Amino acid sequence: MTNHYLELNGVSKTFSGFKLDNISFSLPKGYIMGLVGTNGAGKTTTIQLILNMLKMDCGQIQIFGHDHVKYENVAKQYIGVVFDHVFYVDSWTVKDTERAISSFYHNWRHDVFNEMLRRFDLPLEKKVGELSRGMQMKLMLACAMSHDPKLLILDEPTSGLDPVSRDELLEMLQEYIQDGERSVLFSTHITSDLERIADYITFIHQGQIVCSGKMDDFLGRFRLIKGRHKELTSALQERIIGLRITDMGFEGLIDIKEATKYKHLVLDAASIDDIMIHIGKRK
Ligand SMILES: Nc1ncnc2c1ncn2[C@@H]1O[C@H](COP(=O)(O)OP(=O)(O)OP(=O)(O)O)[C@@H](O)[C@H]1O
Repeated sequence: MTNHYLELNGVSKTFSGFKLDNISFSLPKGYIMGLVGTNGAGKTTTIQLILNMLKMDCGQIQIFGHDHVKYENVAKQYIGVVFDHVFYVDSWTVKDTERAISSFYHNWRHDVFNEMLRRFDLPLEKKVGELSRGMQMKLMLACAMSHDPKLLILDEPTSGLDPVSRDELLEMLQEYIQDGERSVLFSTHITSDLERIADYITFIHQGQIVCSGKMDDFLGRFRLIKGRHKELTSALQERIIGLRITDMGFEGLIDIKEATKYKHLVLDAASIDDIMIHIGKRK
């Protein structure tokens, strides 16, 4: 099998008022990639295109080295998916849900499912409609991980989870990729989760890729620069991304290559949020 579990090349999709434009990135096996971007950036659309729930206008998507449409039925056996909303039948119990979902997979692991229920404290006899939102997310995660998938695609899986369950999930994901044979694509707005577990990051802004690559390279690419009003020269102003001027002074993002010229100013490490906020202000 290929070393890249997921590869997108020049993928585009147009809706009225929105274009996902020329998206390319790849996810190597054995790693976790975070997919970030503000509301409406195109993350869910990208995931739906990967899963062939939407048809792209142009481009190529390969899953496990094969065309994602031609290989769809085989690929589904090796992919676990979680969306930010539950699509199971409300009147089913957790047990019924397992029975129904497991019938689609050759590789279903009842022991893994039970272990997930135990870790997440989910009762077997409770109906889906009676579960809280967080508990429904946990049930989806248990179903997504119980057929031994090679690739997990998670669209905001931590939305609705309390901090303890989020922590548990992050730990599970780290355990899941430990043997180097599995990968995770994980869209979220909780970027601190990604700083903790993601090796790669893809940042989409207004339908376009801002950058995609190793997390350390992404975080190392910029610095947060701060200073007093009189220190903001016009040359510096031109170099700052997402300049914010307050009563106290100014703040913005600067490319690491430019930052060395401004060592006399405050240069701090930028978080994923800092980068997203300032690039978002650039428009
Ligand atoms: N089926 C559709 N028909 C028309 N427009 C759509 C459709 N699906 C998504 N869009 C539009 O595409 C854009 C991107 O939406 P998408 O759900 O991919 O964003 P997102 O990054 O996942 O956002 P969020 O963080 O809010 O979940 C939005 O403007 C949305 O209204």
